[in-house]
Amino acid sequence: MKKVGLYFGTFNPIHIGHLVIANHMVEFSDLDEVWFVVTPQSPFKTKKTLLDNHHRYQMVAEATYDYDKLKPSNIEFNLPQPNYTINTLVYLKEKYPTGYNFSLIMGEDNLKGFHKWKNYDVILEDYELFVYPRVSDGKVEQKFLKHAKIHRVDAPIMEISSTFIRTQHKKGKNIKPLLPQEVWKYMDEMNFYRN
Ligand SMILES: Nc1ncnc2c1ncn2[C@@H]1O[C@H](COP(=O)(O)OP(=O)(O)OP(=O)(O)O)[C@@H](O)[C@H]1O
Ligand SMILES: O=C(O)c1ccc[n+]([C@@H]2O[C@H](COP(=O)([O-])O)[C@@H](O)[C@H]2O)c1
Repeated sequence: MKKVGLYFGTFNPIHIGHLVIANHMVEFSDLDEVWFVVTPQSPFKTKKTLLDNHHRYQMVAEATYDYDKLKPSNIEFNLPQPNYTINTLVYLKEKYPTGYNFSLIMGEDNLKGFHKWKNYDVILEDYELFVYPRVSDGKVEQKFLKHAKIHRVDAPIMEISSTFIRTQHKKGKNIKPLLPQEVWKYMDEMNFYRN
């Protein structure tokens, strides 16, 4: 049975914060692989400044190329939008009926809003959640604090966001160290996020 941690995100673009977390999860938990699930449209986000799915996927593929245990996933590309995670999990169960055990990876920031996710209680019945620390406002709901399915993993805190990268790049700042080298090259050659 292969244990796969699903790391959902828009990855617009993927940055070293994402990569550090995913690598930490796969090295310091019993997960065999982490899949970066590139989300076409997150339910709580607007589509403004969002690159095409295939470009975001390509950057994830470039970033994870050298890491055997980290994989890009385009599983949500043909699912209805906005992409509710429960629908993707149901679809994954149909596509991989045996041999795989899926769990979710999320930052503490997302756990704080988890009670607003579609069918979050159903998700918690069937899946484990691996939660890493992330600085953010708000509080984790009491019911999630000592939940048997929610596991805290002490991953490093790296306060970088894709929004910061996009805005600063547009202003002409050098954000190169915040991106895996191949991602920077791709983004620069394609002239992304310039205007
Ligand atoms: N620096 C970081 N450290 C840890 N987790 C992160 C970091 N940046 C983003 N994440 C988390 O990774 C997941 C996917 O990231 P996503 O691309 O959606 O977020 P983001 O980088 O915050 O993007 P944006 O700034 O465009 O909203 C989300 O759950 C998000 O909370
Ligand atoms: O299923 C939901 O209701 C739901 C609500 C908010 C976010 N998500 C998922 O969580 C991922 C991270 O969300 P975000 O908005 O922080 O980029 C995103 O890729 C979605 O797949 C899912």
